[in-house]
Amino acid sequence: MAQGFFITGTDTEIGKTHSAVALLRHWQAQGQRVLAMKPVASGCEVLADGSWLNDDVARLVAVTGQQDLDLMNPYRFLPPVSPHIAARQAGVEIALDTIVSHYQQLATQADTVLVEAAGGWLAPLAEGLYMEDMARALQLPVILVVGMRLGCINHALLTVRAIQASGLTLAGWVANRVVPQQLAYADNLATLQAAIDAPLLLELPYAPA
Ligand SMILES: Nc1ncnc2c1ncn2[C@@H]1O[C@H](COP(=O)(O)OP(=O)(O)OP(=O)(O)O)[C@@H](O)[C@H]1O
Ligand SMILES: C[C@H](N)[C@H](N)CCCCCC(=O)O
Ligand SMILES: [Mg+2]
Repeated sequence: MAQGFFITGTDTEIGKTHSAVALLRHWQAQGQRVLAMKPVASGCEVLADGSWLNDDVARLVAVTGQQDLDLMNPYRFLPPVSPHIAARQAGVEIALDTIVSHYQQLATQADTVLVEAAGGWLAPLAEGLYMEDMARALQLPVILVVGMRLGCINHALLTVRAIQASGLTLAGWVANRVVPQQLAYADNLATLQAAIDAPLLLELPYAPA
């Protein structure tokens, strides 16, 4: 079975997919077979053949070469809204056991499987069901992406406490520079390193597409 990680972030749109791509490429460069999973994606483009494609899924499979998009992305919704709203509007119930079973299939095919959440740690999947519950169902160590900007210390430490409270292991964190200039960046980084009891895995520069 593969080693797996669950990648979460201090918010939506702070570089979970950007960091996931960097981590997957890093592991590939070490000779590992890597696969990705985006169990729940809201916000899709309608392709010419009528199928729906989420941009995160496209970016992840561009690295891993995965063909079976239904296996890696069992739940997808058109509107870019919170998954619990998108699922309710579509009349779909997100089932954690389906996600776990898809993950287990992927885990037989790779050395490392990286699972990307949608939004942050407590983004809802349904009423009373959160990304946290998905991570707990998968029982995976967590990688936290910190979108480095003013306010990230509070968001990062709240998320670290929530991960610890869930009983899961924080495997490490990524410092992803989402703004061109963060005043006192080095001091912010040092503050986070001192306060987070897990290794800084990667520092990613501001690199607009
Ligand atoms: N280091 C960076 N430098 C410049 N732009 C970045 C950086 N990281 C992320 N971005 C940009 O910010 C946007 C959001 O990044 P990304 O899609 O990786 O976020 P996310 O946390 O995965 O969001 P979601 O919750 O929707 O999955 C993208 O347009 C991406 O190109
Ligand atoms: C559409 C967006 N890019 C993400 N896929 C979903 C973000 C959910 C955030 C929910 C919330 O915390 O308010
Ligand atoms: Mg993403």
